[in-house]
Amino acid sequence: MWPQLAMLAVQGSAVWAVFTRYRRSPSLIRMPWLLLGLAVLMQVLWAGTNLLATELGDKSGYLAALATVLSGLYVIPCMFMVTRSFALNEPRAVAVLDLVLSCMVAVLVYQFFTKMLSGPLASDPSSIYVVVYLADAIDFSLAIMAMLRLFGGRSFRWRFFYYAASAYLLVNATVATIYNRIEMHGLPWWAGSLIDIPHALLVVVALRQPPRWLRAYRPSLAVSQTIASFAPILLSMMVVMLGISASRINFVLSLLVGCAAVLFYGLRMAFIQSRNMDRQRAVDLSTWRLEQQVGRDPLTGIANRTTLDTRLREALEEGHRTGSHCSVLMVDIDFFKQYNDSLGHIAGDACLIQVAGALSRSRVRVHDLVARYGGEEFAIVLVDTSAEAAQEVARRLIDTIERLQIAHPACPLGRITVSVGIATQTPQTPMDPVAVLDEADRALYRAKSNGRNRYELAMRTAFDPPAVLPGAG
Ligand SMILES: Nc1nc2c(ncn2[C@@H]2O[C@H](COP(=O)(O)OP(=O)(O)OP(=O)(O)O)[C@@H](O)[C@H]2O)c(=O)[nH]1
Repeated sequence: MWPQLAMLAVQGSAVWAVFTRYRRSPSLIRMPWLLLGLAVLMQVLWAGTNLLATELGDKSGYLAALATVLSGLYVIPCMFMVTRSFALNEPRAVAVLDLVLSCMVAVLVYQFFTKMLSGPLASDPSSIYVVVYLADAIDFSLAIMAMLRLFGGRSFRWRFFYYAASAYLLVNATVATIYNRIEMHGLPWWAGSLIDIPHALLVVVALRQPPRWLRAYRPSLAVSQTIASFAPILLSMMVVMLGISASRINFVLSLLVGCAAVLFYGLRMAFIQSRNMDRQRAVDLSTWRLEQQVGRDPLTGIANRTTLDTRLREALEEGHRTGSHCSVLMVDIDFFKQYNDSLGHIAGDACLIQVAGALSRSRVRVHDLVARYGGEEFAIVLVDTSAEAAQEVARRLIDTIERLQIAHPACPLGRITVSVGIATQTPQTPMDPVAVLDEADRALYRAKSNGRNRYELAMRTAFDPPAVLPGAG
């Protein structure tokens, strides 16, 4: 009895060491330590139940059954901690599916062990070998998965956890393999102390400073993300593997769990994909909003100089490619300095907003662009528009602004008016944006000199042969 009590004490220390590490860890990494603690606790309870069964003489077989249940329960936290991706943004449903799959592993292990070790199959001498091999396969699979996670740990704390878990699981698997082989031929007196080794090791690993190589080792982001995304499939694989192993015992159950494993994995991916799509949509929307803000003038809300430069270049290139005209109107509020001086800058801002709104509303087509060029000056890009059509637009704009009836005490007309300069790129005279704006600006200057509240064509545009209008000739 004393060796068993000593074993329980060592196992109890391992539980204590793991929970100590759990308390010291930041909240993000606590979950896996808790799972490891629960797994070791199951081992303690399993060993304690076995001890009780030996001491009390378990005639009813309840304690033996409880020990088998506990060995099955041990698998749940183990599977959970080595196969979860522990991603922060993972949907809750995914954690539920993983838990259900881990429970399925435990149920299958329990079913398999009880069926093989009791009832008609128990009399078959090969049954014990099958059980032992399956137990070894499960133990080593857990250890290998933990090692895989160790090499994909995204931060030092995660690597440290998987380092402790893989050390424990690997030594546990090795010890269990040796122990089970010895047990088949009768246990020598020292065999019990083998079981202490993984737990004693866990106490040391969990409480001591981690080795230096663990700090030095840093996997790339791609490696750690790939391993974290890959790990969950191992859970489904384990269920399928156990299902195949149990197919001789219960074919229908094996088939069902195999299908469930594949289905659950598919569902899991669907949940994650849907969450990612939601996030992508949100990112796209905020990018679009940001782009809108960057390209907008904060006072008037219409396009700013940046947008104008881009769109004007595109419109001129498009016009050159398709052999169509492209016109630019430069619109400037008359005597705006006097307006500001007499009514103040706040009234000036309100006037700019009103004029910008009126220009935007009266633009010809959706492809056209109204932008604030700077100060009280606006630029309008009219795609596929000849000089004649641009003059018509200019006439209409001047009329529209006049009809706004914005009172201007320091202006001869008594209300706000605008002057317009027009420049046009024809198919015969391709121009760059700077040249078009410069020509439109010169034309605007002439409109101002010739009395304001009017438009003028750029010299080059005026002397170009008139474009053939539809229906003309
Ligand atoms: N309120 C306000 N005023 C502005 C803004 N941007 C430029 N201005 C003013 O617009 C005025 C432009 O004056 P000028 O360039 O002399 O032109 P103008 O008085 O309109 O004279 P003409 O163009 O020759 O008819 C200046 O007084 C600027 O301070 C703005 O965002 N808000």
